Amino acid sequence: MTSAESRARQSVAVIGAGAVGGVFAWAMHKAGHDVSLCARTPFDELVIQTSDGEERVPVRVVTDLHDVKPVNWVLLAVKSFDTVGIARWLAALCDQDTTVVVLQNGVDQADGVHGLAPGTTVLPSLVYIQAERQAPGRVRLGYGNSIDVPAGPEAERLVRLFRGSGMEVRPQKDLTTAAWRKLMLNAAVNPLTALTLRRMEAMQDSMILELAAGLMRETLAVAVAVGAELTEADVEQTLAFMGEFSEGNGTSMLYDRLAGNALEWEALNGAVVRHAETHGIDVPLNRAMAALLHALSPQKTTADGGLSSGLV
Ligand SMILES: NC(=O)C1=CN([C@@H]2O[C@H](COP(=O)(O)OP(=O)(O)OC[C@H]3O[C@@H](n4cnc5c(N)ncnc54)[C@H](OP(=O)(O)O)[C@@H]3O)[C@@H](O)[C@H]2O)C=CC1
Ligand SMILES: CC(C)(CO)C(=O)C(=O)O
Repeated sequence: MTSAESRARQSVAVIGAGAVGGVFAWAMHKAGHDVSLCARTPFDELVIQTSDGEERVPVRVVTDLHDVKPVNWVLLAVKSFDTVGIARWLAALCDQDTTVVVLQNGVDQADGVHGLAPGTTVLPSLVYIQAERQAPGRVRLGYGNSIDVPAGPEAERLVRLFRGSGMEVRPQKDLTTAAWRKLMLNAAVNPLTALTLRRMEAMQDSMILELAAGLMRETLAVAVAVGAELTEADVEQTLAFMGEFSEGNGTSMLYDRLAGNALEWEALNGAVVRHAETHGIDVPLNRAMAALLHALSPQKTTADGGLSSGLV
């Protein structure tokens, strides 16, 4: 980033006006940028609810591709199964100077985006917030205010972009380890809340907690095989971190199940199974989660037209 860029108000488009998109559009507005929130379902005004109350956020809500032009930054905040569906937004918003930050769970989140935004820089990220879209344009932020991104010049630009936003950007020298650490959490709490239709209080049930620990240990074995530097201590830390969630907080997958939406299992337990198969590791608990979530999920196809990697 040049010194001129660090002073300038940047143009930022957030694709996906859901929980994460709403919170990040709010953050970008607080940082003083020119924000367009690209939505599928129209609404008049973005409203963010936190423990401090409600804030009306005067960002531009756009539903028509013809109302946008290339921007400095795209923050991509749709569910992973909807990524292919935003190709036309990316074509309208990106040129060779655009950086796309992928705000999605999983370990392969940037992979599908390179082909949709050729010539742009694509940065994966790990989002540490808990947020719920309560209605179109209306988001409740439970907790959290940080994202991890791979260390490097783009991360430094992003740190500057987020100055004043209330959100901390944490450059990671080893994003593989950071991503698998977060996947240990998501491969456990997302399916277990979605399947039990319970919020985080479900984790106080000792049998559910045991299942969560089992899912995490399987994920750890695969993580180590792919080169992540994680150990049993990380499982213990993740279990302890889970204990800090307040009872009212859910997960993005629980909210999708409650809304009758597709479930993001392929990017979570599906990713554990796919990578486990590559390394010849048995992950029966993750396979079971993937099969159950697949069976519950309204049919969604992947980018290549398939439904799964032979899980069912
Ligand atoms: N919620 C959370 O606390 C966290 C979520 N994550 C991850 O962040 C990512 C986003 O999740 P989250 O924000 O919860 O998801 P949401 O379902 O709340 O939001 C996704 C949004 O994308 C919109 N969308 C889908 N397709 C399009 C399209 N073609 N054009 C425009 N908008 C579109 C949806 O529109 P519509 O309103 O029409 O459905 C919806 O508003 C996921 O990968 C999730 O795992 C990570 C950390 C925390
Ligand atoms: C579990 C949680 C809230 C952690 O940030 C998450 O990633 C999700 O809901 O998908």
